[in-house]
Amino acid sequence: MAESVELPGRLAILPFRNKVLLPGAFIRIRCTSHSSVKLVEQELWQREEKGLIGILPVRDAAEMTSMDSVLSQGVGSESGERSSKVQISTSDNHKVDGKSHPEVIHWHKRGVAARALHLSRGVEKPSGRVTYIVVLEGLCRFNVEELSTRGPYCTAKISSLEMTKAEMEQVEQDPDFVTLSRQFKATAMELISLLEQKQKTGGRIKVLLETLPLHKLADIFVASFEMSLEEQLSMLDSVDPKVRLSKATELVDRHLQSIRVAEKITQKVEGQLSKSQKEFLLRQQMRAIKEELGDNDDDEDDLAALERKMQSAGMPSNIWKHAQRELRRLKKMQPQQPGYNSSRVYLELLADLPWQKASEEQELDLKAAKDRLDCDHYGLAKVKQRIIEYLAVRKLKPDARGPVLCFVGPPGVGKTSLASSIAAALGRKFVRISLGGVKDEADIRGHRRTYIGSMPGRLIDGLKRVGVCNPVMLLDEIDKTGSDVRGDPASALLEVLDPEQNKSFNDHYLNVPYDLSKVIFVATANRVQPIPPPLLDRMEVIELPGYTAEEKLRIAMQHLIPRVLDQHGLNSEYLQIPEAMVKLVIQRYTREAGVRNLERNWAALARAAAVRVAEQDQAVSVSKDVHKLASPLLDNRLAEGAEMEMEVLPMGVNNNEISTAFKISSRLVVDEAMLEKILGPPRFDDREAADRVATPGVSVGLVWTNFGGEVQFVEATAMIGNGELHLTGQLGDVIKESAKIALTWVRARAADLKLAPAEEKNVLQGRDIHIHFPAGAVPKDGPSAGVTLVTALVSLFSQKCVRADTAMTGEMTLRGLVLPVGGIKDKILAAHRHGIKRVILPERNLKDLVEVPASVLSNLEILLAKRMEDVLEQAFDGVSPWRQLSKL
Ligand SMILES: Nc1ncnc2c1ncn2[C@@H]1O[C@H](COP(=O)(O)OP(=O)(O)OP(=O)(O)O)[C@@H](O)[C@H]1O
Repeated sequence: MAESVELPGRLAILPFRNKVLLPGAFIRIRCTSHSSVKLVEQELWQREEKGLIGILPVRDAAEMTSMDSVLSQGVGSESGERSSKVQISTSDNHKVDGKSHPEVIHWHKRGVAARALHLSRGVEKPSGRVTYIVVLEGLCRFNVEELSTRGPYCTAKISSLEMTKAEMEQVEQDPDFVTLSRQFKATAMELISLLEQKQKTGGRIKVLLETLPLHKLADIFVASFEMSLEEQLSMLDSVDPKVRLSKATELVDRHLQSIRVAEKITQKVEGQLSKSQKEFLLRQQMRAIKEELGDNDDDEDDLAALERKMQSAGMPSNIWKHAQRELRRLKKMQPQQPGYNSSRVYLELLADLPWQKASEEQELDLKAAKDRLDCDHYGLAKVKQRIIEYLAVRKLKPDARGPVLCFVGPPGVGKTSLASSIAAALGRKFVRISLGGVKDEADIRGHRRTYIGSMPGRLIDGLKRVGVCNPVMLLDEIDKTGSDVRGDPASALLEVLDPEQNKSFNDHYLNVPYDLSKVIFVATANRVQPIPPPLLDRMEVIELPGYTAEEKLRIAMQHLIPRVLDQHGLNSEYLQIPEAMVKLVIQRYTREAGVRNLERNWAALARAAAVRVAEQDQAVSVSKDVHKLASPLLDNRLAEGAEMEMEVLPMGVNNNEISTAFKISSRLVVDEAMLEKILGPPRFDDREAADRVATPGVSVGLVWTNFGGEVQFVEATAMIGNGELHLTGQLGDVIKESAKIALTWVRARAADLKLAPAEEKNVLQGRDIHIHFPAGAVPKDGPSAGVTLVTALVSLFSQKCVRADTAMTGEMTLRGLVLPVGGIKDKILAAHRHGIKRVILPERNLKDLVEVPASVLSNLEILLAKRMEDVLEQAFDGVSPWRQLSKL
């Protein structure tokens, strides 16, 4: 609490528009005007010691009452006790609260010296304007002797109005003061007990009542009440402790009365509420009795409502006839009869489906669509170009039967969000139908109504949800549909995607044709291969490969971080994530082709920051408890703050609490230690490959999975046995065959490669070979591991380690030819992510390198192999015994 302070002769003055700060109260001011920013900068920010400033109330002319006597400009000394207002015409460049006031404004002659408890500086975007948030504590009253508005901000010659200790002791012995103190204490205690009963707080105020001098407490206590400006000013002007106590008693008493009145009103309202609750219960009982008696009035009402809904659904005439038939049947049924409910649910669906209702397609503005795509997604130039072409065709021929776009790529590369951007660009609604794991044809076409629990298919359900007949419908994960005894969903999708057939799509549940031709379909898939060829034939595949580290950095900085902060109610004022930390997270915490995990990591950081901010908020709200206790109306009053966003903090809060509470405005800057604390120890480092291939028999392959390109280690080991080959790691048939081919090739070349003792010539003599593909839980298949398998075996038999910085991919024939493979771009991106420096590729994959970003290629050495010997030559360090072979 404010101890006695020695005031300087002159103070910088911060005008406080139509508000008053009393000693012992706290305010939080956001300074945005030129003069207040200058004042804070020069008087508080640039000083090392805690600065003092004067807070002086100012009022517009309109606020003045006839009681106010106004003095002439600049000086108020001759006013004495007669008046406490200083009138200044601010015709110079001086501004108050950020507004220039050509009219007369009135400065109060008394103010309160305040000490800054906390300061924070911010820069507004995009204007670059500097603003400050200052937390001030009111200390003591002063009198303005002379006010100067020259300079960037006001200053005033002042004199303190604080009593000396001796003067105060004398006052305290005055019998009038003693009586007044008792009265104040009694009224205050009454108020506290009343509030305590309601909110079970107030203990802290009680303690204050016992410990603080009452004349000081009078200020603090009333600071939390709803008071008119006149009352606040009169409190400020009450220099005499007796006058102050008497006014404070009056205010506390008035507050007490207003709470009592409010309580009475609440009780009355509660009484009325219980009456209406009774009525509600009565109505419920009446309804139950009616039902018992078979009185169906309500059902008839409901059916009439359903009929009206069906009429306004805009069904085509043939469907309307069908619906009417069904409704007639329903009307003849009793609600308890079997089939009543299902028939009703069916009619509800017919009434809810958007038969005619469509989003009004705006005039397509290609430039705006391009801007939208650019704004939502970084990079992806080719994909965006293709989307713009697609939209351009729609613009010229709105009813064109364009191809169905199918975005194919690893998870988290933006397939879904691109589709939703297309919808936004077209001004249509967007609905996503997830097809992952759909194995039953009924999921697409619905169940026949004869089945119990029958439902419409996902498409009709999606249309009902979206409520328009022309949405952009995303068929998500179209590659994950399977087929079993329950039918083939892919064949149902054939009908959906065929513009000739989807005009009258037949959902088994609906049992009437529905026109899907106005729907724009977009599909997504992780891989093309599992999509049945006839379905693939109806779509145009647009590939979205994974992102490079540089692209991820840009996406994170420009899109993910701002979005995640926003989702968590934060902004860069609270949490700052420097670029270096973003790079670190990309390298050490994520190794994915897309950016989904990256987004998750930012979300984890944002959550941690949100907890911190919320905890601090709680500190403020704990303090506010006390405040609210005394003034339930306070929040409204604060909301009225004009240019200055002001918040008066409660009484009885100590300085530490206040500083803690306002550390919110000091932002959290993410550093390495914070990353480790929140995200855990780094998950990846570039030494992984080096550690894994440190022993002979291990090679580094590049494979293509559902998640994009991946680095795949292949381990081979030998043991005593009978020449058998063991394979583990959830391998498919193709990869198993590749392993057999690899072993055969190595055995055939064992002598040339000097892999077996000359006399034996058989590498398998007396031993078994075991080849394992780690990450044993993940199924693997495909021929592209051929060269990696041979390299691992040669390394095992020659007892030479493979180079740790080299990864490879390629199919190998039995004769040692290296054949081209797919997914080159993704594989190279994966190698780059893992810190690999050299990549061995089949020579015929050279053409695929054009797709790889130059920034990645410049960091990698690409080695092309025609035959297996070329691969071996590059894969091992030092003198290569295989060089001559390749020349053979
Ligand atoms: N180029 C990009 N620019 C900005 N944000 C992106 C970009 N690519 C992906 N994102 C963001 O990454 C997140 C994941 O994207 P999205 O859900 O579209 O991935 P997806 O490819 O559909 O994945 P899945 O195959 O798992 O459905 C989204 O928040 C998306 O906005």
